[in-house]
Amino acid sequence: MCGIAGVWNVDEAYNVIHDVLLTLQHRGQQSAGVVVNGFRSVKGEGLVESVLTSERYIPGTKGIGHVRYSTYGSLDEIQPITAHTLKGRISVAHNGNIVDADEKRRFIMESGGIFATTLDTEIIIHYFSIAPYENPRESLQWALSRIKAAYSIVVLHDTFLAAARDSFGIRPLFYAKFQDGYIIASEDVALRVLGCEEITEIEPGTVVFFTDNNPPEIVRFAKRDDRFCSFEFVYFARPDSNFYGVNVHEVRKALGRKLYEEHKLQADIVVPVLDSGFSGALGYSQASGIPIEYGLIRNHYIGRSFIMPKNRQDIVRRKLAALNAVLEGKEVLLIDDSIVRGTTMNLIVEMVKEAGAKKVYVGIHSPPVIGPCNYGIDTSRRSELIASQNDIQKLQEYVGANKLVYLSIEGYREVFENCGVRGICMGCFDLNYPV
Ligand SMILES: O=P(O)(O)OC[C@H]1O[C@H](OP(=O)(O)OP(=O)(O)O)[C@H](O)[C@@H]1O
Ligand SMILES: NC(=O)CC[C@H](N)C(=O)O
Ligand code: SF4
Ligand SMILES: [Mg+2]
Repeated sequence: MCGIAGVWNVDEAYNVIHDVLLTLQHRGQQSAGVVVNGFRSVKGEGLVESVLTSERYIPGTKGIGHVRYSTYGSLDEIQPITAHTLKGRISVAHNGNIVDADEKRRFIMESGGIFATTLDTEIIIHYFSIAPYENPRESLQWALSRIKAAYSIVVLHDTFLAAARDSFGIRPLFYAKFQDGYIIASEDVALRVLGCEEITEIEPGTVVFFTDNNPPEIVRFAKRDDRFCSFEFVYFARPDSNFYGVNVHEVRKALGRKLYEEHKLQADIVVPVLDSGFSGALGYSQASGIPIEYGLIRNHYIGRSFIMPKNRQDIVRRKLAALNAVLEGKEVLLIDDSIVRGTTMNLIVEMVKEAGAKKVYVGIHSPPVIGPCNYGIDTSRRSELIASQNDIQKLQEYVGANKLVYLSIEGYREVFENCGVRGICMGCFDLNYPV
């Protein structure tokens, strides 16, 4: 997913970008980077707090930043990436994944172009550079209209800051006024944390230019065809974020309620698989009347396991611990948002059984993930998705539960419609992809 940030005409840009990226840390834990005016940068592997320290402060009022969860290219490369072109210096931070990146890189190299990184993101810079215009803004618009998906980006140029979303709006992006300037962020929560009030969701297929002495200028470069990633609502985004004006926590609760409507399991307690399983578990508990309990404790010093590039099992083991006093002798219903690779759930079921639970049921408030994602999630191979290889009986045996239930595709779609979210992608569930 990755988190991106931009600031224009704001005091201590470095510190503001730091704060935005800290709120977006859940979108990428591998590396963090900032570029401020003059194109000076601070980058490093690891979390925001360890990379963007106050000792490394660089002055400036304009800049962009990135937290990375890699989907293309090597793990140790860090965004934003910067290049010199005939049209000026340009730096890009990207959330998403360019679906035809292999072909586009080959096309550029065959025409004599060279790449400084292995990232798909660099293609955007090349297209900017080869665009048949001298004007940098027109060149950017041309580049964006030629790259279909998937991207939400912030671009720092000598003369402007730009923020754009592909025509499907697969990944999110927002901006708001701050001091005498503007801030851009992947999720609106990052803007609200800083006290911004009027927040604008950037429309799919548009680019917003921020320049000195002008209000933001919105330019459409492609027809809008909304296919927002529904998995942002299920797992990626923070519960206090909103997309299309709809709150993530409320959608997760509605998914939990719908799961109860479809599968009325009997249990003594509902236990959320923290963190992202919490809201759905609350929805299930409220609909069923089964009390929600704190049966798994989460270590707050360990991040998300799914977006780690390796050692996921070790991370899950260290991250969650069973609370024996709550679980012993109980029939426990575990609720989680999703099962993707299947790293988490069998370990949790084992833990809960060892803690003395009489029976363990598992409810997942999204449908089985059967298809890869090429839009910014690192699940490009179908073989790594446990539900694409096994039927529900086998999955139940694999996770070791007395019963495993998922939300149906129809139920899932209905919840989004009822919540007022239309034009979603659910390709990894129903194999109906936007591109
Ligand atoms: O089937 P898997 O491949 O294990 O992936 C699914 C699990 O990973 C995610 O949790 P994660 O620990 O990443 O983050 P969270 O703390 O936000 O729940 C998600 O919420 C599931 O629990
Ligand atoms: N998850 C993402 O948004 C990744 C962005 C970009 N494709 C990268 O690998 O750096
Ligand atoms: S395929 Fe799944 S994860 Fe990828 S954009 Fe669509 S809904 Fe989101
Ligand atoms: Mg989880």
